[in-house]
Amino acid sequence: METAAPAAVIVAIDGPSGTGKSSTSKAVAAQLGLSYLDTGAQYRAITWWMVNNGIDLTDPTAIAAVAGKAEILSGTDPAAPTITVDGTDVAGPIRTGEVTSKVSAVSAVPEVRARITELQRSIAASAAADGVGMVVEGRDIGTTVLPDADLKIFLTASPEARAARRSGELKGADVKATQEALIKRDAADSSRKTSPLAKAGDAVEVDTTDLTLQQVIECVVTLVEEKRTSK
Ligand SMILES: Nc1ncnc2c1ncn2[C@@H]1O[C@H](COP(=O)(O)OP(=O)(O)OP(=O)(O)O)[C@@H](O)[C@H]1O
Ligand SMILES: Nc1ccn([C@H]2C[C@H](O)[C@@H](COP(=O)(O)O)O2)c(=O)n1
Repeated sequence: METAAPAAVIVAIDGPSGTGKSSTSKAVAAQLGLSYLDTGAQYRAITWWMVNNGIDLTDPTAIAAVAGKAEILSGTDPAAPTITVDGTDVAGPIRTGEVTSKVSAVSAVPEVRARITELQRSIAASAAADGVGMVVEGRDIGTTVLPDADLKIFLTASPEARAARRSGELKGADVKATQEALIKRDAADSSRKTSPLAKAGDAVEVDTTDLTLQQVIECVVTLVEEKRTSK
């Protein structure tokens, strides 16, 4: 007798910066054979394009006017996620301090969000239609982009833990300055009018402050497997 393939499952993982969304999402997707979408990388990519094209990022009208210009493509293999803008690999350039400090201003503009949200929904719909399923991580996935996701997870961690993780990653960066920058970005992302960073009412909250990355991954894998079994 043939065993039925597991049903496609769509998982939304949201939370503030440095809570472990990317690391957890990639590992869970790889372990369970799902695709993976980093929606922050898409907002970073459009911000990179705007910086490169000299757009005035203090002017929301100027940002809105060019929101549809760049072609952004996301590769969704969790072992080797990719991001290109008009055919150029921007995986490195989108992680610079300049893009990080400007991405909240760009991603707050409703025309940018409408355009990127449409792109995200179509990528997730393809993964579901192919029977593969996907882990989608960001800030507004459970609330706005995919409100019907099978499972929603909201990761949190203390600002101290998040800053220590980021400083470790940035090799020797000042922890206090890193924490201030992170709090500032979260405040901007949480207070914008259009689909702010927020926990969906039906999301499972996981506080990762005192958990190792491996423990968080195991926790999320268990939640996804339970959801798959009950589908
Ligand atoms: N539970 C954990 N314990 C220790 N370190 C962790 C944990 N989770 C993630 N990290 C580390 O913290 C850093 C930030 O993690 P990650 O990039 O996954 O966070 P994020 O929520 O996606 O951040 P951002 O939204 O800013 O992209 C990485 O170096 C990662 O290895
Ligand atoms: N769904 C999303 C994902 C990301 N953003 C914005 C806000 C973040 O500060 C920025 C970069 O995200 P990161 O790469 O740090 O995860 O992109 C958003 O508004 N909505």
